Amino acid sequence: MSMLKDPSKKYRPFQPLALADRTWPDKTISAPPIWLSTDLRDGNQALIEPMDSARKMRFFNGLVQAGLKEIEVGFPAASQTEFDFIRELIEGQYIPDDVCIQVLTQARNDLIERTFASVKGAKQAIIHYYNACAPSFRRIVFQQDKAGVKAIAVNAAKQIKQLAEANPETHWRFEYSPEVFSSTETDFAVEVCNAVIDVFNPTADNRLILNLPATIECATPNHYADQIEWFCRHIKRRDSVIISVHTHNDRGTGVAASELAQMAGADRVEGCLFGNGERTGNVCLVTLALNLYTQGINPGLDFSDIDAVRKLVEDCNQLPVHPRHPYVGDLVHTAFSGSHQDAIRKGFAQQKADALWEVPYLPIDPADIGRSYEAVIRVNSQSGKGGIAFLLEQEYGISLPRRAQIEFSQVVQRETDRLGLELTAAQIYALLEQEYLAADAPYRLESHSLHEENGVCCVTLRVQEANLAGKPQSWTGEGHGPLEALVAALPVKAEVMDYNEHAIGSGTNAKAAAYVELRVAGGRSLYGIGIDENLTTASFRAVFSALNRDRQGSFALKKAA
Ligand SMILES: CC(=O)SCCNC(=O)CCNC(=O)[C@H](O)C(C)(C)COP(=O)(O)OP(=O)(O)OC[C@H]1O[C@@H](n2cnc3c(N)ncnc32)[C@H](O)[C@@H]1OP(=O)(O)O
Ligand SMILES: CC(C)C(=O)C(=O)O
Repeated sequence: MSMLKDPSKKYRPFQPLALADRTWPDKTISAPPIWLSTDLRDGNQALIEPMDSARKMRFFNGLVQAGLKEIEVGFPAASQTEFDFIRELIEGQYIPDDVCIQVLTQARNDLIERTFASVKGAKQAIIHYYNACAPSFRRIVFQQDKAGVKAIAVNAAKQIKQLAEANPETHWRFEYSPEVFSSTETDFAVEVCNAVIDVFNPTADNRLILNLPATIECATPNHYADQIEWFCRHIKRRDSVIISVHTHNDRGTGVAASELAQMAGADRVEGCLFGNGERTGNVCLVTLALNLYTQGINPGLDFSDIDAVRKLVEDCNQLPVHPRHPYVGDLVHTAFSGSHQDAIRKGFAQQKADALWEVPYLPIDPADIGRSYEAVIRVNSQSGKGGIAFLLEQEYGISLPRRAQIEFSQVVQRETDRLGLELTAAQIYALLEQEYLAADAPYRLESHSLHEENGVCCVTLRVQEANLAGKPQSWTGEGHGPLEALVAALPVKAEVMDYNEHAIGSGTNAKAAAYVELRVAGGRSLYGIGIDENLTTASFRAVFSALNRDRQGSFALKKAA
């Protein structure tokens, strides 16, 4: 097939590093990395409208509140807005003592000078500089050979070191990024970084940060992990450098790449909240942190009110977070499908407060990130009885017996199919009311009296028949208990197949809910539900509810017929 006929042929496959003795696949992540947020820089440079100072300040404060200790606050040489914001942070003393700001610059003399001017007077700051090292960038952007590109990095390091020495009031830290690291020959990246190390002469107490970006994600994350492990093995003075990773999400595996890179030796991770950033975004720091959390590792970042964090980020970025974004999306703690709802409902019922988390389908307890249980289960045409029962239990304290759940779910299913929409808990309760609690025709129970003598119960009922308006009937019956007497009083032959009751609420406001499964001769079993302050009244209402549904030829009955 010619290249024209098969456009995929115009792409070159990634050439993996040979690393047969890789060790990272057997490692697990057992501690959080050093986190750096680049929301105010890589995130900001990718916005349609970059943030103004006020938005940047709100974002900065939110990052501090979430526990970030290293924050890249901008690219000060890029614009006056960027520069002024950094000045405002420093002059307004808005930076907590335990937070270190970071600023980015290209490896260019004028930009480096402007960058230093922006952070003058800061207690501590990381000067982060970069130049691309990959073959195509050497050829296309710089038109330089390897030596020329290495010289860009080394010369900038020398200038940065000098400017730092000239401004000793700040505790300086330095970061170098061989941009497009993942597409660069790894031995060349090591060569350039070793040359940069020689200039800065870092120590174990003031380590140089070597940030190895997957500027454009170009391969599966295992190859990136190989590159990181190889780099860690070959870089000089490993104890005096911090290996940082900065992954983008072009292939959709930014999170995996950062995680495998940590297994391969990375100490630090750069990224953005909810994965904002150039093109498909930077790696999502929230996902990485909560992935650790669900492995029993405290990430050192606080997302206990994740919706508040999301709101802040959406306001500042003016970009929505996807409803299926891990941990935070509107729909990620929601189960629509019946079997999921059933398992979640059982899981919640069995989950003990002090036990390990084990609710099926929910990798995290929604309460840990400020989400409520009510949002977990929602009902549409994909739902089953479990979800419906869960909502009625949670919102209205109604625990339908199992067979009643099956019966009522058909009523709900008919409605969701008819509407093609989700039903809220209130709408489900309204259906329950309509189908069971308000089933008072043709027979409406007006009142009853009970009399017991020698173990025999006598009941007298005042019943309004729909077709005999204005003339209540009196029905009487006898039995061993009130229910048996009531059934004996009915104008049809019927049998109670199942009976359940429970309290709704507690104390003086408590009510009783009764569920009666009744089989009227010649028909099939149907449930009736009654709710009242008085338990006997509730159970009588339940019998009438079932009787009336039978007489009306209820939906469930019609469907079965
Ligand atoms: C992967 C990343 O996200 S890195 C961060 C990228 N962020 C940004 O670019 C946003 C901020 N940048 C800007 O606002 C501007 O690009 C500025 C202010 C930095 C520079 O603007 P300008 O001076 O107009 O240059 P321009 O943006 O066109 O950059 C191109 C020049 O920089 C050179 N260059 C690019 N990267 C680097 C680098 N890391 N080190 C040295 N030179 C570089 C190019 O070779 C080119 O040089 P040439 O003009 O001699 O051909
Ligand atoms: C400056 C570097 C770290 C960068 O943003 C990238 O390579 O994506």
